[in-house]
Amino acid sequence: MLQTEEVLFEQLDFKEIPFYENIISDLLERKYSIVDNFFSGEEVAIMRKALLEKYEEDNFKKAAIGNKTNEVIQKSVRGDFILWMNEADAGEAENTYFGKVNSLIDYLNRTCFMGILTKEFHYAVYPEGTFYKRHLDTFQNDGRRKLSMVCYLNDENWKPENGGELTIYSDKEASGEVNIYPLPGRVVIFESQELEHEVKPVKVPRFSITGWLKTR
Ligand SMILES: O=C(O)CCC(=O)C(=O)O
Ligand SMILES: [Fe+2]
Repeated sequence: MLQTEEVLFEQLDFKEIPFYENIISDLLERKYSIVDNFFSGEEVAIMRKALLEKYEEDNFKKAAIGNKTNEVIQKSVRGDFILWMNEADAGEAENTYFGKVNSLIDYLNRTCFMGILTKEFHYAVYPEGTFYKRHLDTFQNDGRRKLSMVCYLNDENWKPENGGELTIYSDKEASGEVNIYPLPGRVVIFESQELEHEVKPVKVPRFSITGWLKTR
């Protein structure tokens, strides 16, 4: 590194974090990144417990397609139940979640000038037999969605027979698609405007947090 660059980086108080750098290079290379152990087993347990409590209290509603003012419930497209998260009214689970998500956003904004200004996240439950057909997340009529982020909160022993893969369609893959199992602590990040994807039918309930990092 040139001496002047060193000085510049020092001035910016910049410290390269390899964990985040991997995510960025994945996104640049193939528009998605699969990050195992983004959350620890303990953190997943805290978040899953909160999700299940809220689900049992009946706070979730049937997920719709279209944007918030133009919602249509269409079971033939998606069968999950969701609950929007509120960072202003955060408990331990939300603090755990947003703590890590916010530092990733800071890093992206500082190093890639990505201009992430807002975010929105919801808990999601896919009961047995449900799925989400192939779609693009901007199909929700929200062009500000830049990156989609899904975090899985399932048990350790999620088996392939359970189904529920996230399939991302990409012509960069030899087979045209990549199938990703919803393993606990795993986070998948992808370009909302670019990659079509679907959730294959689940044989047992599937738990996650899904959200979007948004510009403007
Ligand atoms: O749960 C997943 O793996 C993806 C969910 C999804 O595509 C969505 O909510 O838009
Ligand atoms: Fe999606």
